Amino acid sequence: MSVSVEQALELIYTNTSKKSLKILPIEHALGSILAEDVYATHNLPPFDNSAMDGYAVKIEDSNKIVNVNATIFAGDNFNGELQSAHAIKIMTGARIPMGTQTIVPIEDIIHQENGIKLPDNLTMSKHIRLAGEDIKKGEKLLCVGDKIDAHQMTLLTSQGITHIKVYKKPRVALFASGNELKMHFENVTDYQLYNTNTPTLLSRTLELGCEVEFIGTAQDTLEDIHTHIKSALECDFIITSGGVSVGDADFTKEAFGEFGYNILFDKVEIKPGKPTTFGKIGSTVVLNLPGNPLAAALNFELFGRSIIYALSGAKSKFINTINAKMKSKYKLRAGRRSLIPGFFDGEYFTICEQFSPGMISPLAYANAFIMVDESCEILEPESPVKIISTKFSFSMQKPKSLITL
Ligand SMILES: Nc1nc2c(c(=O)[nH]1)N[C@H]1C(S)=C(S)[C@@H](COP(=O)(O)OP(=O)(O)OC[C@H]3O[C@@H](n4cnc5c(N)ncnc54)[C@H](O)[C@@H]3O)O[C@H]1N2
Ligand code: MOO
Repeated sequence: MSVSVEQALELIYTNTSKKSLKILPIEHALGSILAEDVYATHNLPPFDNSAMDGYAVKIEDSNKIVNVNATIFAGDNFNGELQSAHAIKIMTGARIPMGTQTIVPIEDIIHQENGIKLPDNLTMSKHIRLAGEDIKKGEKLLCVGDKIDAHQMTLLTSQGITHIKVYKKPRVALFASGNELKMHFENVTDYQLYNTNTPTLLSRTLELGCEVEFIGTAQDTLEDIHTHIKSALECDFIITSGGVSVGDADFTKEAFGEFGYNILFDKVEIKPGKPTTFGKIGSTVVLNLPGNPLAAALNFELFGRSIIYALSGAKSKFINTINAKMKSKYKLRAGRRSLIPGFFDGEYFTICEQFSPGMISPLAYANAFIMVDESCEILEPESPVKIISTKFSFSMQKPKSLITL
């Protein structure tokens, strides 16, 4: 079944569901996806406090000399009340005393022998941070599907929250197949090469917050691929590379077939990556990427990343693009949707000088790619392109078109 990119993504999202829950101490929750809404249990600030080192005073004392009869530090439990014709010295963050109408910063007063001289232009409630002005008790702080990053940690710790319910991280199993492949810690002879796809996918899936099992490299035999599949089956998501084309040693799909593989698509109208295959064995989703390294890496960014987002429980599970402009003119061969890697500098997108499906050199230079429609024959300088970043990620709650026209 050959499908369009849109159909492939639809099949991925309808057949991939989020995982079960667990409770984590928040120190271990960085990068996890929340499985519960979080409400504020405290006002922030918890009490009215001074935003400046200064003096708590009354408006009626504008332009007067007043006596300073106390000093309050942050953390003090001061219960006195400010009286007219007096000032109380107060430090930033300290709770303001009863009767305070405004705060005068230290640099705005003049020391006199008999007290301090206040400015003549005092206004109500200056430099006072009110209880709850930042966060109100009872307000919803975080939602199911939010990803916990450093600044969500700020919110959680501000409420004294110690444990949260999160979705379990997707467990990914990886292996490649190919008699020509050796691991980077093995010796290669002149008819062999290193397996770069699995280490690439290992790094990328870790970057995307998965727990990853590296199953290794299978020989091009049904028996050895079976052994590797068996070792991978307890994971949520198996990613393979190689052996999905029509060659005499391309056994990947046949090998998965023995385990009741329900193939949902086995060709995509895209270049490179046409033989990309997706399916399920029970509840385990499987993505068979082509062996060609650039084809494998780019198709992982489109389909593999979508699967991981869908498994993760994230609210924003659809890939989003960034609007950029072409740096220079580029001619394409029309006919099939193309994935084209390049470098986005924050404004312009520069296409890699060469990017054949079997190459690896474009990957390290590129930080994004575009998916260009089959009808497009030329991209002019300054023309708009939708880039999909591979070095940082943007995602959204509703799907949208990823195609550059
Ligand atoms: N007659 C046809 N031949 C091919 C077709 C086709 O339609 N008809 N499709 C081509 C396309 S497109 C692709 S992509 C490749 C995909 O083939 P496989 O998925 O079966 O991949 P392999 O044959 O195993 O390997 C292809 C290529 O990539 C190298 N490779 C494989 N795995 C790795 C790895 N883990 N790390 C580094 N390099 C790897 C491998 O050595 C080969 O050079 O088929 C075309 N052929
Ligand atoms: O489309 Mo293949 O996937 O050329 O590399």
